[in-house]
Amino acid sequence: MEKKRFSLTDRARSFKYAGRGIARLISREHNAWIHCFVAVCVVLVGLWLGLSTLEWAAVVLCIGAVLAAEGINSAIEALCDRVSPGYDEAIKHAKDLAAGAVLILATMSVVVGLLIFIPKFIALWS
Ligand SMILES: Nc1ncnc2c1ncn2[C@@H]1O[C@H](COP(=O)(O)OP(=O)(O)OP(=O)(O)O)[C@@H](O)[C@H]1O
Repeated sequence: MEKKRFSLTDRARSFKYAGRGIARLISREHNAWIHCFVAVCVVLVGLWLGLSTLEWAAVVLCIGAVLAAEGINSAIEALCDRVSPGYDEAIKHAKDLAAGAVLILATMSVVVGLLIFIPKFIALWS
């Protein structure tokens, strides 16, 4: 394969494509809407409760990780649907694995959220 020369224009174009992917994820994917809604709620509650820098880092990482996983899941789904529109056992496994990966990250994010927010709520109401 021929090695391409480094080009700032090509890199800028890659950013443009990636931005288009993020815009598509947020505008078209229903699961991403749910993730965004939850993310906005968590950020608002975090602002209200006054999270520390480390707590914000964990929250931001969780939000980004779940949304990124949702993007990869959507990409896999779209590819699967194009490659094999009919029933296919391998497609079923691929889609289930991708969805499972999102669920793992979302569950871990909920656990991180509970670890951060529960002590703050307890302190608030005690
Ligand atoms: N072509 C297929 N062959 C076999 N099983 C499939 C196929 N398409 C979907 N499935 C099964 O149905 C499940 C749901 O697939 P689908 O593409 O509807 O994903 P979804 O997560 O419901 O998508 P959406 O993001 O559109 O809500 C998959 O996890 C898989 O088990």
